[in-house]
Amino acid sequence: MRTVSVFGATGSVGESAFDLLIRAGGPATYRTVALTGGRNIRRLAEMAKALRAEIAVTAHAELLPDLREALAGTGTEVAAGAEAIAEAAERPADWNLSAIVGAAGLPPGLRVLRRGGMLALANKETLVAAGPLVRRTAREGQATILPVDSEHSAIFQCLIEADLETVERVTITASGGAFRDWPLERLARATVAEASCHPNWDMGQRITIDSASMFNKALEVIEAHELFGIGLDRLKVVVHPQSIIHAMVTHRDGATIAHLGPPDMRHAIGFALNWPSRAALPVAKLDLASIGSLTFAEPDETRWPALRLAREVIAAGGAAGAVFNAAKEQALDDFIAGRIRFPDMAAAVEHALSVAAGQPGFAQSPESLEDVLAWDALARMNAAEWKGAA
Ligand SMILES: NC(=O)C1=CN([C@@H]2O[C@H](COP(=O)(O)OP(=O)(O)OC[C@H]3O[C@@H](n4cnc5c(N)ncnc54)[C@H](OP(=O)(O)O)[C@@H]3O)[C@@H](O)[C@H]2O)C=CC1
Ligand SMILES: CC(=O)[C@@H](O)[C@H](O)COP(=O)(O)O
Ligand SMILES: [Mn+2]
Repeated sequence: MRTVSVFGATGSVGESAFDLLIRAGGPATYRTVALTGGRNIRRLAEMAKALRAEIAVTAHAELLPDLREALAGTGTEVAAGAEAIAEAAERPADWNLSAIVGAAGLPPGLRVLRRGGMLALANKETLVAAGPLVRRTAREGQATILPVDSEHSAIFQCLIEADLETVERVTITASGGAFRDWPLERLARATVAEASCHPNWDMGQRITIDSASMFNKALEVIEAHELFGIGLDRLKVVVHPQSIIHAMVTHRDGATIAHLGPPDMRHAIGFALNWPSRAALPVAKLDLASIGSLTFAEPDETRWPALRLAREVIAAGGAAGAVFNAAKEQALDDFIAGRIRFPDMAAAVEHALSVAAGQPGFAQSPESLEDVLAWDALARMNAAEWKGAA
């Protein structure tokens, strides 16, 4: 029987994966090794019972007694803390979904790759913060990374049986998020609630706000660069408000292969779960006539400076990805907490990048998790210290 682990099971991606596993027969079809979550102990315990998980882990040590009580008598082991999540990732499982939000997804992802596991990667921060380290770990462990981020799953699918040599351009689409059509001067007054509404996708709050600021797309440009080895000259972002086309690959003969589908993450997760086969999935089939029109526009980098920053990060290389990701996470925390305004997030990240660029070793890619975490800590401190909004 195929074995699976889900890291970040209680989140938006985790819930979609759970839905697929249950629909496929749950414990009759898959043996679940590890399920991990954060604060949502009730849901983690429900999932662990339904899938008869070997171990359930919460990120928070103080919640261990609650988890233990919720799973008493079920046979599911319990554990807590970041190291316990990383250790759970060492348990052999054929398919491992990385769906924790933020840089906290990196340590368990690395452990999966080190043991040669198949890593279905939704956690884009893993590749942004530590692309070269992650690729090296995968190579040494003879592990497989399957993209689950919808655009990257789409690129992967467009590239099946394609010759990378003939690819002239890879385009990923961006919905434009909550503020696509807002007057620029209104952005400084944008509230957290307004930024937390995505026009098309139902996702966790952090990625939803990142969509509004275009930091999500900036992370995805770097993620595509790391995953597919595509240089900046061949990577393009186009605003596509309907989120029906997820990515396009253009060949030198002028043909463009596009991946289309309704905005439902169960496609990308289900594709990775069943790869290299294609199973029937509970995803609506497209009815283009009822959609009517698909529209496209160039991204406005005055509105979305995150896209310019992504290009600068790729051009800089070295520790820039780790700094960019961590500074963005800090700036997002500060926006959510009301300490800075919406447009200040990009300014705080740019500040953290410019401070880090003056530090010795910035030009070298971090070679270990500890190196990544050192740059991460510095970047968070510098982003938090940015006082431009005051
Ligand atoms: N949502 C989507 O459709 C998409 C998401 N992604 C990426 O997938 C990842 C997950 O996104 P999403 O599902 O929206 O996020 P959510 O916020 O919905 O879920 C995050 C998950 O991670 C857990 N978690 C939070 N903090 C920590 C931590 N410090 N340590 C361990 N676990 C933690 C949460 O636990 P709990 O809730 O119990 O506290 C939850 O299980 C992100 O990297 C995102 O960018 C990519 C493409 C699409
Ligand atoms: C579902 C998914 O992959 C998200 O990353 C999505 O792409 C967010 O949409 P935008 O960033 O395009 O608004
Ligand atoms: Mn995406």
